[in-house]
Amino acid sequence: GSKWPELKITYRITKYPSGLKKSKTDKDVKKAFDAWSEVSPLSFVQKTSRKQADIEISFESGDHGDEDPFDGPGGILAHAYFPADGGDVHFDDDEIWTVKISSQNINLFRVAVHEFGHSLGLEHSKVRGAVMYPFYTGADSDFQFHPDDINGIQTIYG
Ligand SMILES: CC(C)C[C@H](C(=O)NO)C(=O)N[C@@H](CC(N)=O)C(=O)NCc1cccc(N)c1
Ligand SMILES: [Ca+2]
Ligand SMILES: [Zn+2]
Repeated sequence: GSKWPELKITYRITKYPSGLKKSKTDKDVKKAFDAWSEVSPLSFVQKTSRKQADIEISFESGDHGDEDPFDGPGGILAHAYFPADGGDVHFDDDEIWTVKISSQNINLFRVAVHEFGHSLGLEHSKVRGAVMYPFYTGADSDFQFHPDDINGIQTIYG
């Protein structure tokens, strides 16, 4: 629920994953924001300064200071807050994050696209195959939004 009042949104990665290179993390996070830019009037800028950003992203383990502690490897992979609640995104640092198309490990881009959907105001979708479907179904080489995702973001931001 809720939406961002401006179309230019800033983000900052405040804590990086323990098992993935910073450069690879920056790249997949940017790719996930770029995917949403392609299907909406939104644009995203990474803040590297210590200055506050709209969407703050961090990789956390277990109890990390909000009411939703993570659960170790598997299970919950990440969670995100809706715009009205700040829009921040936490990834579970106990997952094995990868930028590869892997069956074993968790593809950062695919999860980030899903989480950023929440940060932009989208709820879970009932449509299997939609990015906003509640369950991670692995990553394939050619990523595509489902019409349900596109309808969702365009309903909010036009
Ligand atoms: C109740 C929520 C905190 C669950 C949490 C989620 O939906 N976060 O957005 C989550 O991590 N769900 C897992 C469920 C699971 N373990 O299969 C998930 O994969 N969600 C992220 C995700 C990533 C990529 C694609 C899709 N469809 C879903
Ligand atoms: Ca987990
Ligand atoms: Zn979700």
